Amino acid sequence: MTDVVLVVNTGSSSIKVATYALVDPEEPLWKGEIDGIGRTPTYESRSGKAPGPQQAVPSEFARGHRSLIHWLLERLRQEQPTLKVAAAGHRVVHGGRRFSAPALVTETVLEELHGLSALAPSHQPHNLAGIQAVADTWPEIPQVACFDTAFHRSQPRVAQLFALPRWLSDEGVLRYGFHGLSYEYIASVLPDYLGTRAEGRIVVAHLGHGASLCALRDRHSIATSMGFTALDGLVMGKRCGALDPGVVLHLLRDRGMSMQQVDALLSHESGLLGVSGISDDMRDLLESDDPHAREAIELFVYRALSQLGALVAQLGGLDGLVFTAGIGEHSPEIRRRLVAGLAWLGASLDPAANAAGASCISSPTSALPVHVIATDEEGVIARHTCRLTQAMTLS
Ligand SMILES: Nc1ncnc2c1ncn2[C@@H]1O[C@H](COP(=O)(O)OP(=O)(O)O)[C@@H](O)[C@H]1O
Ligand SMILES: CC(=O)OP(=O)(O)O
Ligand SMILES: [Mg+2]
Repeated sequence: MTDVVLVVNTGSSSIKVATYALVDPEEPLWKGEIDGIGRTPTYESRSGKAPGPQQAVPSEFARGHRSLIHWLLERLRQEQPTLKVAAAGHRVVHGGRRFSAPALVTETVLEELHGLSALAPSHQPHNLAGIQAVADTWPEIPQVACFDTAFHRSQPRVAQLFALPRWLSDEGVLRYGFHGLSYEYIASVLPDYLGTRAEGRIVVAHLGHGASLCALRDRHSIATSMGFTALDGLVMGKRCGALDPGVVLHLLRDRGMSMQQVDALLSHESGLLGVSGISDDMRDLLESDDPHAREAIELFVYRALSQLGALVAQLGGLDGLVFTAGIGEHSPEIRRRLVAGLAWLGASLDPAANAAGASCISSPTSALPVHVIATDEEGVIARHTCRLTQAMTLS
């Protein structure tokens, strides 16, 4: 039996589960992933480097994140019967003001995290369901919560403030930012791609089903596009991104919509899905000739460029751009359009490198290096979990 750390990363459209050796959590021993949640979920696993075949998830488990997590844990037990799960680490989207670093899960911690569920309703309940599912299956093992918000907690205060009355900021109505585990990973490997330039002014574009931008200086987050919740910022699969709050008031006051209806509209019926009327998945829109699909993509790119410009202004220039996550890693067309919009910064693309998904996709004459880096939230969680659980056994 090999002692392993189990990692659970629940996103809005995917659940990724992975195992790592407890002593040297560098490469995963096994990975299982469900993609396309909310549409037709498919499952793929890999042991070592070779991916296994894709398969549909049995329909009785495809109802939602909770049953899918249970199904994934069962797949792990069947596919890797000789592994002994000794600890588990979880992505938890919202850590509020209190959690600026990973934390061992205790009853009190869990209670606090449940209290933040209203601020991340499309994620936090699923993240906590993962913790519960692991506790039900392996009741004795320590569990660690790793937060999407933690990486941004060191931002300057002005970047975290809304222009709201002070008492609200004092109570924690702040811009928290998300996708921090992904940004933490990218920041950790940046020198491998950019050398000493990595310490300069970098924007990372995490473009997945949920999407955000992060401005890094000295590999620390100084500003990001998401705010109090993961609704803010870029156009996303189903989320509206930045919105005049007057629209919310209009829907409630003049349209007579209920709170729940407005919540559903902004979180599940907007974004690429709402504008296209076709799909929340960028792949479907890129394949479509429908003018509404084209407009949704145009808006995605337009908003991303506007917000990128704002981050470049805060950084006072740009020394490098990184694309990551589902769209960022896999869509040459979206990368092409975004880099074309940065010609004013001297950015130009190497079309062949971009089409091939090379790690450096800028042309040799580009003033701005542009890279594609596959993110590794699971690896970050595994290493935090090993460190914290080992510290616990030593103390
Ligand atoms: N080849 C591709 N071209 C365009 N978009 C893609 C491609 N592959 C994946 N995507 C997009 O990536 C999204 C999923 O991103 P991912 O980061 O894996 O998910 P999550 O945000 O749930 O963690 C999908 O919704 C899809 O729009
Ligand atoms: C915070 C967030 O938007 O996460 P995801 O991209 O997994 O939906
Ligand atoms: Mg994700």
